[in-house]
Parts: sequence; C-alpha cells; structure tokens
Amino acid sequence: MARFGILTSGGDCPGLNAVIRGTVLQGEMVHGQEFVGYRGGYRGLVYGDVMPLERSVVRGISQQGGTILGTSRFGPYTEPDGTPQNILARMAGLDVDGVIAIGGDGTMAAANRLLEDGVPIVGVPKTIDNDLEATDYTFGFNTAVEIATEAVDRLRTTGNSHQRCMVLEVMGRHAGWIAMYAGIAGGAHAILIPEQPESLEQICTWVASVRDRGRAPMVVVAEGFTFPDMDQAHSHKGLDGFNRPRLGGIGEILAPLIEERTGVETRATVLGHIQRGGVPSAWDRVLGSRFGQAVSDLVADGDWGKMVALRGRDIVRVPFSDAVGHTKTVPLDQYRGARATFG
Ligand SMILES: Nc1ncnc2c1ncn2[C@@H]1O[C@H](COP(=O)(O)OP(=O)(O)OP(=O)(O)O)[C@@H](O)[C@H]1O
Ligand SMILES: O=P(O)(O)OC[C@H]1O[C@](O)(CO)[C@@H](O)[C@@H]1O
Ligand SMILES: [Mg+2]
Repeated sequence: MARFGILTSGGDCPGLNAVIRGTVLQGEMVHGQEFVGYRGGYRGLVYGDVMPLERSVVRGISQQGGTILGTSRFGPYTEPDGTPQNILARMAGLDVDGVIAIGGDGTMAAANRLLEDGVPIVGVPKTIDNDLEATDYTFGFNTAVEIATEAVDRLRTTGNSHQRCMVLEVMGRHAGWIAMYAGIAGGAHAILIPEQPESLEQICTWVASVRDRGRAPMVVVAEGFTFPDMDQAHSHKGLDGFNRPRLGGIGEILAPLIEERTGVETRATVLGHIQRGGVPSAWDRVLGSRFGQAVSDLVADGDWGKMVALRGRDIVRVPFSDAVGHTKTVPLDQYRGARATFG
C-alpha cells in the first residue's frame, strides 16, 4: 500500500488542519493510501520524527486553527543531517514513498530543491498573506481578513466616541492584500501597503480632511509599508528562524507622527498573530479540504514536483517552478482605484 508523509512548514495558518483531513480522507477512502505526519515541518522529515495519521486522528480537526503536526522554519539543508541521502534513507526506513509539503513560498523553494535532489515531493500552498502568484487565493487569507475587518469595525466605534485617529497595523510582508481587503471592508480612510510608499504629508492630508468633515480617521497599515525614504520595512525585533527581519511596529511609528502633524489624538493597534490564530472561516475550510483531496490525487498519480492551486473555480496542478519566486502583489491600478477615495 502506498504511504506518504505530510508536513506543515513556515508560519501557521487557519485551514492547515482541513488540508490534512482532506488528504487523509481522500487517500484512505478513494485511493487506499496510508499517511504519517512529520512533526515540526522539515525537522520531522530530516530526523524521521513522525506521528500516525489515519482517519481517527483527523476526526473533527477542520474547524481547529493551527496545525496538529506543528510547524517550523527549519530548513531541510541547514544541519549536518539535512542531506537528500539522509532524507531518502529515513523515508525508506519509515516506508514513506513520497512527501506532501504544505507551506508558503519558502517551503516550496525548499521542496523544489529536494525534488531536484531526487526526493519525491509535492506541495500545497498556504499563507494568510495571499501573496503566492501561482494560486488565485490561499486558505487562511479569508480568515485573516475577517479578523482584521472586525478589528477595524471595533476601532471605529471607539475612535468615533473620542474623535481620535485610529491606526491598525496588519500583517503583509511584501503584499498588502489583508490591509486592502480589511480596509475596504471596514471603510478605512487610508490604506497603506508595501507595494506603494506614501509620504507622511499625504497621509496627514487624508487624516486632516477626515477630521475637517467631523469624522474620526481610520488608517489601516500593512507591516511591510514604507515611507518613500525607507529602503526596507521597519523592524526592531531581530531575525526569524530563516534570518529575515521580524516585521511589525510601523503603526506605532506612524501614530505619533500623525498626531504631531495634524493635532488629532491618535492611537495605534498592532493586530499581530491574532490574525493567524483560531478557527478558520468556512471558506478557508472548504479551500483547505479541496486542496487536501486534490493533493491525494496528485500523489496517487506520482505527479511529483507539482503544487495544487486554485484558478478561478478549479483546483489545478502547477510545477514548483511556477510556484516559487513570484510574489503576487496588489496591482497598482487596484490600489489607485481605492486611493482615489481616501481622506
Ligand atoms: N531556497 C531555499 N532552499 C532551501 N530551503 C529553503 C529555501 N527557502 C526557504 N527554505 C526553508 O524553508 C523554510 C520555510 O520557508 P519560510 O520560512 O519562508 O516559510 P513559508 O513556507 O514561505 O511560509 P510563510 O513565509 O508564509 O510563513 C525556511 O525557514 C527555510 O528553512
Ligand atoms: O512571527 P512569524 O511567525 O515569524 O511570522 C510573521 C510573518 O508571517 C506572515 O504572516 C506570513 O505567514 C507574515 O505576514 C509575517 O511577517
Ligand atoms: Mg515565506
């Protein structure tokens, strides 16, 4: 009987458990496959650290946030044991015929390298940031937008009561999708995204015009936003497990600048990991389940080196090469359309 190992890698995301359940159900019920779960992302693959993954284990997990397998930013090549020879030997020892890697762009880049080194592997795209070009949407994004929109709604009522400017910082390292969607949904007066630097003067002009109409200004800013004179996003929290700057904090920088320039009392809120935690939305559960079923079909066909993706209404298969290195940013004409109504 064919046996596959599933891992979740990179930041977690609501909907990962729906993928795991969808894969196991489709695999067991349609293809007669067996599965094990690698613990802690690529670390589990390198050290052969697995947990059983059968129907009874995935019962009722679609509605749970996080990942029952655990995740990490551990790279499959970063330690002495991280060699393709070692990984293939561990797989053989566990009777694992192929690997299903659920993750973002980094996880897919690592999977692509493993594939070139002879490891049979396929991918499932995940990220709340929705910034993978090869798929129209990733699961987790919808949940994050719902949470961020609720935050905008709540900030607006307290902002209105005090006639304050409220600044909400949301995630989005290279792409401002969460800021755009939550900002539009919540009727924000300015949305600031990594794709389009804006000057402090321009932001304060928008804030002052809202104040002059007797309203309380609402600004949504993505963590990756920069002023025109910044060459990289603000970071003061060191590096992550893959040596990238941990972002976050631009909202706290912006708020006192707005207050100083406009005289409008301003408060900043950083939403942070609240956007990534908790129960996935129904939409994300459905997309995750569909991806899971499709990836079971993919390994049944031995179609290694592919990633499942959503195109329109359909789940398709795309080569890893299409999936890595292409960031799906907010199109500037879309941003400019929204920007025309700021202030
Ligand atoms: N080109 C690469 N070659 C080998 N390993 C890589 C490569 N890119 C990333 N990795 C490894 O894969 C891990 C997962 O990637 P990363 O941390 O970027 O998360 P991700 O899957 O992109 O998810 P997200 O960024 O959305 O949280 C990295 O921490 C790193 O160890
Ligand atoms: O704090 P962590 O877990 O390293 O992840 C933060 C990053 O993860 C993301 O949410 C992508 O998953 C980015 O928007 C953010 O910069
Ligand atoms: Mg990444």
